[in-house]
Amino acid sequence: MARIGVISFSDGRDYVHDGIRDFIATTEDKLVDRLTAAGHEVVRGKEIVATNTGASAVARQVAAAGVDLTVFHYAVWAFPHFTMLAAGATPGPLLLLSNIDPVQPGMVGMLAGGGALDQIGRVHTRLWGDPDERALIDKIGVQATASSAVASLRGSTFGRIGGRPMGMNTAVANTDQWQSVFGVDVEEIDQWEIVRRSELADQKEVTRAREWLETNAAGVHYDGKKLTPELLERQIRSYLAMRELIDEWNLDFSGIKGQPEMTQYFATMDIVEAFLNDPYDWNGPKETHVCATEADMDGALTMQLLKHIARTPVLFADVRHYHADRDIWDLCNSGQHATWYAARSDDPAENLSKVHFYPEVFFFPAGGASVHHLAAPGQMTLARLTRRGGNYRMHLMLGDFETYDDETNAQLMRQSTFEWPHAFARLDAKADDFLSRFGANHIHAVPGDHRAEVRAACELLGVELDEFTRG
Ligand SMILES: C[C@H](O)[C@@H](O)[C@@H](O)C(=O)CO
Repeated sequence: MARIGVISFSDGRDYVHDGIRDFIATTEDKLVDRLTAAGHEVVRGKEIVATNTGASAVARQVAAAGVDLTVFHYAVWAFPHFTMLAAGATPGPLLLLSNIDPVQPGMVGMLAGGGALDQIGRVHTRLWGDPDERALIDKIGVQATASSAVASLRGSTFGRIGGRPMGMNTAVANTDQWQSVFGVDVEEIDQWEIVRRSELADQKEVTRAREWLETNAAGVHYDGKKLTPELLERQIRSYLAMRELIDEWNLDFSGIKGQPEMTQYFATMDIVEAFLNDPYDWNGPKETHVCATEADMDGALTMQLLKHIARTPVLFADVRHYHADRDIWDLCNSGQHATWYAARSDDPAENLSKVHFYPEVFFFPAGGASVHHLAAPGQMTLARLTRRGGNYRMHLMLGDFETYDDETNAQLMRQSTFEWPHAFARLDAKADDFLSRFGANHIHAVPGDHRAEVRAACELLGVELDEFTRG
């Protein structure tokens, strides 16, 4: 849940303010109470704003508490220049909220304040209603979550391990644009660092990790060639190397090039990417670390935003195949999905009991394990940042992951690459529309309907929305 500032505005005539102070305080009490009950932390202005100096001082006090979103609250007619002064002292996102009680002209106060902000180009959102309506409190929560997700990007660092894979332009972004639009810095690290550090990994932990995978997975299918205990250990060592790089370089999220150098001459990075994206490893629960296959920068950025909105692991997948007869898509990555998606359980054993580690397929001569499973069913939000003519746009849609009987699942998975992970997605998008417009080979997903938060985040970022729907 988010940290929300609340500042109430009043009339600048002292004799009017004296008469309405209690009314404002009562409505503010109710708003704060309902936001707190919804799980948010609320930072209240130290006084109701009724003077110019008060406007700046109260806004500075609320901003200093590090709020995700500041609600300007209009229960009465309020002098609009107080709004302007307070906005000037509020660096974060603003939401103007008016009550709908006809006893006092709060709506007029909000429109006058909002109009003044429009005149100076200060972006804000507006809401109106009674805090007793759950829908209103939820809408404020959506804005606060989006604000906090956008704020979490600013000042963060993406670790780009290796460069553009296999000529994939959609995996490479402009670092100046990342800094100016999203506030994200990029640390370039050579893949050699994974190789070098993997050799130094602690053998005790490597053995323990391999045994944990062997014990908990549905199967580790050693074949003596492409998947041996030594190759699996090399992948585990690579995971430990990445953890060191993340700690040493303070990386918030990352991507690994993988192909072709690692996949031809060392090992695939599938174990690494799966368990970085997972909320656990053999050492127990941990924070997820978004890591994109093929060092896909805009993919990783989409995932990092989704992570902060949904607070779950995020799926990374190729848009691999459209089963036209069933109207479903096989979202299948070239080796890994976070294992959490197999059952979406808090218990790793439950997820891993549905995961098979298979020898890598012919694309990847160096071998290692691919992480095979089928994503559990449920409603998903699917999204992807892409660029058109140099400008960012966010593709966004709802979908349902589906599963069928075992025989059908296997038959469908065998049509693409069985050994890789799959998600059968019924998208709320017409296939023709999707294939004509979607600007990348990778797509990302989180459970539930988070479109409202993604829309709000795009608004804050100034990123164009490109929504798909059949409707
Ligand atoms: C087969 C290739 O090597 C895969 O990596 C390719 O299908 C992709 O994943 C492209 O994103």
